[in-house]
Amino acid sequence: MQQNTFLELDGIACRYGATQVLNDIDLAIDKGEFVALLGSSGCGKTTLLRVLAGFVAPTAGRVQLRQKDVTSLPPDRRGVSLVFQSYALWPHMTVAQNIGYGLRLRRVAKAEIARRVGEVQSMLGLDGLGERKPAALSGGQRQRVALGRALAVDPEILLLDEPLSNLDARIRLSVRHELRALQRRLGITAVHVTHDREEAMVMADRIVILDAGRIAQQGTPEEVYNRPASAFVAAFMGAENILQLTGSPEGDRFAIAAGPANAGAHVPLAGRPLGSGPVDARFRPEAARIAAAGSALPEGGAVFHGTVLAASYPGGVWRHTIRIGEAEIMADAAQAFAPGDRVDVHVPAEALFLFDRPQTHPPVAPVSRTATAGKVPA
Ligand SMILES: Nc1ncnc2c1ncn2[C@@H]1O[C@H](COP(=O)(O)OP(=O)(O)OP(=O)(O)O)[C@@H](O)[C@H]1O
Repeated sequence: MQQNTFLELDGIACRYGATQVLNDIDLAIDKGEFVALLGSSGCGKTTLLRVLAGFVAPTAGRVQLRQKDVTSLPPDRRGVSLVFQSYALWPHMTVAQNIGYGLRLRRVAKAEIARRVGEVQSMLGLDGLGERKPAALSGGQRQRVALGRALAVDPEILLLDEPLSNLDARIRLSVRHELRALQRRLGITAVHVTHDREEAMVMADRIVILDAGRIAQQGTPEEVYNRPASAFVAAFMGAENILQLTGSPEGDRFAIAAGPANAGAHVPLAGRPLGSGPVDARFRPEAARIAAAGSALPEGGAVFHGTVLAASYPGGVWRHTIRIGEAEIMADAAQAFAPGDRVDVHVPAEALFLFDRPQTHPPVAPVSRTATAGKVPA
């Protein structure tokens, strides 16, 4: 265990009946850190949060808080507060009563509850709304009340289960910002569950990406975005273009062999354990640069030869669908290329993520998205 570790999960596994939901989860969180648990639906994010809170008992492993084993402590003795996506406010109680609820359960004196509720209302911009019922509040205000109820009890750890997902896009951005500022100011340790990549990127000190109940990668937003450790993480972080290449390691670089649709290239291995043979190359549409076939392109990186199939304007840049060999990729450019244009697509070395092709599920030969459905191969 590291010296300043505040909250630690050690070999956590969890299952519901016969369904294994979490496996081998090791995670150490520092005091005051904001950690986002990111992953697709059903990967076990909420279950992990419930293990932290004490609502679900792990089938293996330990939860430690301040280096003390709390695995079998009930939720109310862990010093944690949980905020849910659904607010879970008491509809018959006023804003002030909802915020003071946890304090009443703890039998705090009335005058102290009133003082604390007033303080929390001011902190969250809810002054003047204390006598309203939740039904008379906007979504953003309700979410702030739910947050206020969690903060009123002065938790050491704030567990947030998609608390912003019910808010409309604009309010979400401002509550996101408020929540992060508040967490920093109060120095609370926060674990935030989300499936929204951008939300995790802008709010968290550290992102933990879960895949089918295991940690696929953890690191700062910049690390997981720019140095994805697996094809899964790369795809999850937006590098959805995929091209199949071959090559072999040469010293600290990987030599990409020239093919019918790509030039030969050398890119830094950057610590990736690649072998010789087929690799999957992944990259983001915005990382690519498109030029008319045969134009001069920047040095370094990889160049793919293709034909534009379609162009659309989602705003800011033109997004192109380009056929490269048998595959189709997306790439952005400041100006539009026309369908049928022959183009070269350049991807800088640092934005080209190479992974050994998985052996367990051999990929089907790439099929054009425009191919006729149901066509039987000859
Ligand atoms: N009480 C339960 N009993 C049985 N299975 C459950 C229970 N709660 C969750 N599961 C299952 O455990 C798996 C993980 O669920 P969990 O809610 O942790 O996922 P999640 O990543 O938070 O998903 P989402 O983003 O959709 O909320 C899912 O397959 C889910 O169906």
